[in-house]
Amino acid sequence: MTEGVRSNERTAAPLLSLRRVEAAYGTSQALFGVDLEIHAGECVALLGRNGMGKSTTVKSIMGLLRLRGGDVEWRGRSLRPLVAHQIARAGLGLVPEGRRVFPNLTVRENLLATARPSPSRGAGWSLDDIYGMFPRLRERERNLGCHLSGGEQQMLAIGRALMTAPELLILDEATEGLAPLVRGDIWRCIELLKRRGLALLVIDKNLGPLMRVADRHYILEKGAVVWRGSSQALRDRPELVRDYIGM
Ligand SMILES: Nc1ncnc2c1ncn2[C@@H]1O[C@H](COP(=O)(O)OP(=O)(O)OP(=O)(O)O)[C@@H](O)[C@H]1O
Repeated sequence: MTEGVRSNERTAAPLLSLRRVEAAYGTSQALFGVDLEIHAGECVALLGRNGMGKSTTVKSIMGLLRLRGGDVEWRGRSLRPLVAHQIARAGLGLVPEGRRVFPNLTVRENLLATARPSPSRGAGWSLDDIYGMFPRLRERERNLGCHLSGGEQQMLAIGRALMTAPELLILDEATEGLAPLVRGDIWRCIELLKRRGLALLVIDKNLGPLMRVADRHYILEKGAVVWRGSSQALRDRPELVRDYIGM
């Protein structure tokens, strides 16, 4: 069911589209025909309780899990033949759950490790751009990844993903485990990225800020999309939050 999004608002072809995506871990199926679309410049939230398939959807997009069925298309082309690093190079950036910065590289080295020239005008980020967004990273430039606080590691994880010059950035639980003030910094960064025109797919347990920044939401339940719609439509349906999101 789609709510709150008028059909004439979405006439352009989507950047990313998932069509009937199925994925499994061994014999255990986790996704059962997920359909999802993200348009250029759009911020989309993926919601659902623990274990409903959000991270599996991300892994399926990024080529970290082979599709069991269906397809993922980027600018109208199937990503199925590509492996993970080719998908990243095509313009999809991931800030993974758990951050995963290189512990034995400095902040600067972490950022430069993923840097690449921008494939399209406007998508590229320099070290100075990253430091401008996160001044704390400039101060910590020579520190090793393993010596950073959780918040600094998260900023670094976002910076690293941006250095790959993505046109779509996926953030999987980017504010998890962070102090409220640092969480605020991360949300401000997400809003700034949206204003810069980056397409975003955000998974996060903090529904308040998520509803403010996201244009549309998808709710996953047991590996399938049970609802999709705008933030306003979701605000108008508190039972959805109670039944499917549990916040
Ligand atoms: N590596 C794995 N091996 C086997 N099963 C897995 C694996 N990762 C996830 N699953 C299972 O796949 C299903 C979907 O999990 P997934 O991690 O995608 O959920 P999620 O919505 O991201 O939840 P969470 O917020 O807990 O990460 C769950 O039943 C989970 O137990």
